[in-house]
Amino acid sequence: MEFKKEFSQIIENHGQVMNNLTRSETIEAAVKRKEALVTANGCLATWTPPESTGRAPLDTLIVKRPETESNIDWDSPNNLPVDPETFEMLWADALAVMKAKDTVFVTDRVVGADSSYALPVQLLTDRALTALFTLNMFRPVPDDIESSIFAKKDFKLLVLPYDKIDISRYEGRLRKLSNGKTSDMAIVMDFEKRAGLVYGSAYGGSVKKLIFTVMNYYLPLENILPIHCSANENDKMELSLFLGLSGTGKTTLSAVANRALLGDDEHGWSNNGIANFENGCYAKLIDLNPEKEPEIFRAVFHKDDYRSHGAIVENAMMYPDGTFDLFDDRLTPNSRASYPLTFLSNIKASSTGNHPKTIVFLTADANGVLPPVSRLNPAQAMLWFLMGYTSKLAGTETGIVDPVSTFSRFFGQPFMPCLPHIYSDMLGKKMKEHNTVVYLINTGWSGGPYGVGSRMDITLTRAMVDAALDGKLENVKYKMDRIFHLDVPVFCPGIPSDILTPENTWKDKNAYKERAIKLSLEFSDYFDKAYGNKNIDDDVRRQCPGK
Ligand SMILES: Nc1ncnc2c1ncn2[C@@H]1O[C@H](COP(=O)(O)OP(=O)(O)O)[C@@H](O)[C@H]1O
Ligand SMILES: C=C(OP(=O)(O)O)C(=O)O
Ligand SMILES: [Mn+2]
Repeated sequence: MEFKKEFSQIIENHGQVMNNLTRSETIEAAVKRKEALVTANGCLATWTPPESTGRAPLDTLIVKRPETESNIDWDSPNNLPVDPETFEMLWADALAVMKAKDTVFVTDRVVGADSSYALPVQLLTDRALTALFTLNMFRPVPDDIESSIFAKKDFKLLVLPYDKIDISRYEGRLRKLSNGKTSDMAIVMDFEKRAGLVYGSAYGGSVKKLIFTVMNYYLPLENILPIHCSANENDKMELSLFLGLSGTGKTTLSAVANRALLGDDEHGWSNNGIANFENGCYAKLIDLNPEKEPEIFRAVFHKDDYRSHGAIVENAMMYPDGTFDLFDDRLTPNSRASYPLTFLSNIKASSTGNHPKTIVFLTADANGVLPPVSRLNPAQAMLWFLMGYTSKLAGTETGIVDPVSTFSRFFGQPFMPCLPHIYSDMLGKKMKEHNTVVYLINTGWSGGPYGVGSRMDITLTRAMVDAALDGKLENVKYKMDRIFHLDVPVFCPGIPSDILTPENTWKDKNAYKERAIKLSLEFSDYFDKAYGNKNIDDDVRRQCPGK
């Protein structure tokens, strides 16, 4: 099947193609077609069905083909294969559905702020709101796109957020649900054919994470390291990366007035330095407090004419007068807003910058036992990068209700399809080459686990981040956390010293010790399971808690 040809034929032959409308035309189309409501401040509100309020990892599939399969780690539970024939059927079905729509929307954007590796992405969808999402999240095609290694290798993206797969034809081909039925949703990537399909998921994150995963497959083959991180820089152009799995604080902690933001989720590290992939941010709205997160609040809720606003609010509670209650989680704890970077007060317009001076690994430990800040030497950094520990919080993936401890390598395993050594070798080499300093910051629980203690206050976390980035933790005294093999500062400006040591914050010291040892053994078991036979250097292995 000629995937691209059939896709292009619809664009050429459909009677009603909205081809690259302007941003305000796209906003007006979304409102006119009742895909979204205009809110009191002018942004757009939409609500998706319950199966579409987060990502759907079990329905996210990679087409297994001889040309690409040897680069992919099929041992990873996140890399779920689908056969080429099934994908052909899905693509053909989706195109047939698209053909029958009264109107279709096309956007031509790129992903990647460094033109030398910007990936052109052409979207075809039946939804104006999906088109708007790509205007917010993907970048305009730059004038020098011809210089990109991907200039002639564009990616086609077909998105039908609200249609469902005709499951009668896919029994045995797609996932069986617990009720015995076949899943009617699929998010599929074909790296070889350079085609992606979102069929039946209306979560904006499905679109952006699909494209992120595609970049994470192509870039290492070009010797560029893709990273699941946010990035910002100070006025000396000293750049910091914030790596972390969903909910750990990439978006929150990087959007600050005193550092210019390059991007909030996905960056490439090439010989040129760091470049954001995207054009916008996708921020969580639950409990968003305008005092603690003023930048994000203003970006979404500033007042403007709706035709020039275009921030998209997904699944937040809105009252009939068009105002929101962001503390109401009845719909989902994963309410989101998508907005262009330019809505923030301090951004780096080019979205590109130097090699990172500092890297912060973020974890949200719901056990409440990891120190809130610690410094990692190169072997420790490699170990924590491989382990990618955090607690998955409710919402971002369907099915997560209470926090679950999880190890997700490179703080983004679901989006890193290649064999793991490809990413870890590159990071180790680049960190050494550029003398990058690494800190681990726990944005999770203190004073006890989830349910007993409380989440670290954002203001305190911000003070720890500032201290780390400003070099104020370089010359203080450290002590060793023997359970987790971490160097913990005994002093940090702006922070009461007793919270730097988790044990001090727990009333029941035995309970602390028990929980900490239990988690360290989970680290050790997971290391053996995932990396036992993977020839990891002994000095990295020794840094694993529980070893
Ligand atoms: N100490 C803290 N540091 C960072 N975020 C926190 C903290 N306490 C609570 N939060 C909340 O946790 C969430 C972090 O999510 P976000 O920044 O979107 O993470 P990511 O971008 O890594 O998925 C936000 O909703 C934020 O308000
Ligand atoms: C959009 C997502 O990213 P993050 O939570 O890292 O912002 C997601 O994981 O669905
Ligand atoms: Mn984020």
